[in-house]
Amino acid sequence: MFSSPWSMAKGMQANAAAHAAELLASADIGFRRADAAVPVVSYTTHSVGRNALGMGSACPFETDELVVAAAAPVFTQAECCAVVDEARSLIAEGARSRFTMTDTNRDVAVEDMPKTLAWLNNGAFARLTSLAAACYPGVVDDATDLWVYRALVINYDHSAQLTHQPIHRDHSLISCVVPLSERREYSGGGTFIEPLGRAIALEQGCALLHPSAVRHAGHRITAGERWVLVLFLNTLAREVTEESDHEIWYDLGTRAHELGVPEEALWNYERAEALNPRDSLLLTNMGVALAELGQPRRAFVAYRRALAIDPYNVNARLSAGELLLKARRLRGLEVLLAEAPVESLAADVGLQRLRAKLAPGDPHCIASNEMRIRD
Ligand SMILES: O=C(O)CCC(=O)C(=O)O
Ligand SMILES: [Fe+2]
Repeated sequence: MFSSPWSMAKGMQANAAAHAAELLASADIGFRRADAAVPVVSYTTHSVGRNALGMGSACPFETDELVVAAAAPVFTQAECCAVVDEARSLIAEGARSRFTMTDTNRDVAVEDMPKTLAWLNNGAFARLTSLAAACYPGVVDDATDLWVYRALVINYDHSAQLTHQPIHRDHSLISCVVPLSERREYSGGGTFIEPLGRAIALEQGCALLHPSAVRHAGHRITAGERWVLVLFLNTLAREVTEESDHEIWYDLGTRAHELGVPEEALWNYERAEALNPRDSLLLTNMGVALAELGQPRRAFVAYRRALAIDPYNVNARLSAGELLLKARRLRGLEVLLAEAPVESLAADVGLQRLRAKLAPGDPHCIASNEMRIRD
């Protein structure tokens, strides 16, 4: 049955909303995107055919060389052991992720592993995202675009009959599996890739990347213990180019703002910002909402960011100036006004009024409450 265009549009909006919320949730639970790309290790690829993904015309992958195996370790032995040590002690204390529902292995969420999380955020993640950007150029524009939807450390333990993971697809764009155990610590194992009809078992620290939509499994181990780090990755690129998704949140934000509900406005603005952090007007509105919510410092930062993107943004300059005036930071106000492009200062009475307050002996040092919302 075909859906009507109306319900299709609604569905797309709901998707965009869910996607933006997941991106925020990723940052909330502690994952950071890579700061910059780093050099990548050599790798080999395996062809699986895009039709195996079941993504139809929405498939963003442009070649069939979609399963990628690093030919050298991305993580050192010491790094792998440190991750296993942290996971092992947490699992011994009873920690379990709430993410997978299978009882054929044990796992712990990386967000519950402070040392591993910090290690990933401080450069280890960039090694994986740089590899992904090199392997999937049509999908990942830049190593800094990838974000972690979820990450787990998984333990397969033959003596406890925790030997495998059934065939499945993951709920992300690209999945990344890094064996943390040495190859000699277990028999069998590896990641079974259904369209290849076989499992790929890499050496310790070597990453295996594949589209999350490829059907795959944690292949059965027949002896020993196998630990892996699994990351489910999505990319920003789609959101940033989908200007309409950003506009949806922006419009919902301004509507709430005009109705006098700044908390809700800010909630929506933050979602718009997650999709496009370089919208000067949006940042100004965020500043206004923050100021209304009694957070002048954060408001000031938002105005400053808005001005860094667009120095001609008069509302941002005026609102920032009013905050400075209220806090009696007249030197700061002077700098702010001195930085204004001459034309914008000449054309705006509000800015001129602010400048007049800097005049020596001016008794009026009380800011106006006027803050402008752009619709
Ligand atoms: O153990 C593996 O190699 C695969 C793990 C996996 O597919 C998953 O955790 O989603
Ligand atoms: Fe998986």
